Amino acid sequence: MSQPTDSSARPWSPARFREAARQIAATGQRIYHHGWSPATSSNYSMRLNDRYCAVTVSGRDKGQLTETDIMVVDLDNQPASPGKPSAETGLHTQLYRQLPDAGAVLHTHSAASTVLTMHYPHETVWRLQGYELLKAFSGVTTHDWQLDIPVFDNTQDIDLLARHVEQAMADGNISHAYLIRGHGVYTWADTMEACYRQLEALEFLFGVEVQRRQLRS
Ligand SMILES: CSCCC(=O)C(=O)COP(=O)(O)O
Ligand SMILES: [Zn+2]
Repeated sequence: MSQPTDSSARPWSPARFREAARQIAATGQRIYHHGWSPATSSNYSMRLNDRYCAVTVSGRDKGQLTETDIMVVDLDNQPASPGKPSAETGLHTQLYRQLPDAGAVLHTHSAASTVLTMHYPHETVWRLQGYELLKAFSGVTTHDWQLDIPVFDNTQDIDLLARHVEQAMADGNISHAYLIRGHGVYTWADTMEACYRQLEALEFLFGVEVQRRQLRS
């Protein structure tokens, strides 16, 4: 489909974009104030329809995030509104292409996810098991469950990383979230509310894992 020249005939709903931008900016403020998005790090997005999503503009201070810091890209990573999209847009669009039910994606750079993935360089899967808080994840109804979170090595080649994630997902090795070593976490859900709940649970449980390892040593 070619890009329309008439701004009143965009291939996404302007009302849906405005609501997505509102939710992304508000959620970004919450995330920043937890300390999970230092120094302009992190990016956030919401699906607009089967071909477009709203995503944060690259390099913005996430503590000052407003609706003007959100733009539209198509699911092949091409900008569809003014601005330079997040450098990691390809990791968001990979999820929207592969998971038709994904409606929101959040990526953060917390201390806990960085410590876990750097301090244990040989761990390629992080297992969260037995926690009541696992019920914060979509579809989980009991603490008696395990969430295996793959850890991918970091790279500046986002297309390559997206292909690795795609393959792991096709092999059935990823649900709800993945980590990137020395970098951060990605999580997704059908709504921004569910996605934020998962992120908060992940960040809490990563912190718990760090503390438990300290107690053991
Ligand atoms: C200063 S953080 C390095 C880039 C990064 O990992 C990130 O999450 C933010 O990149 P963006 O282009 O989305 O601002
Ligand atoms: Zn990042």
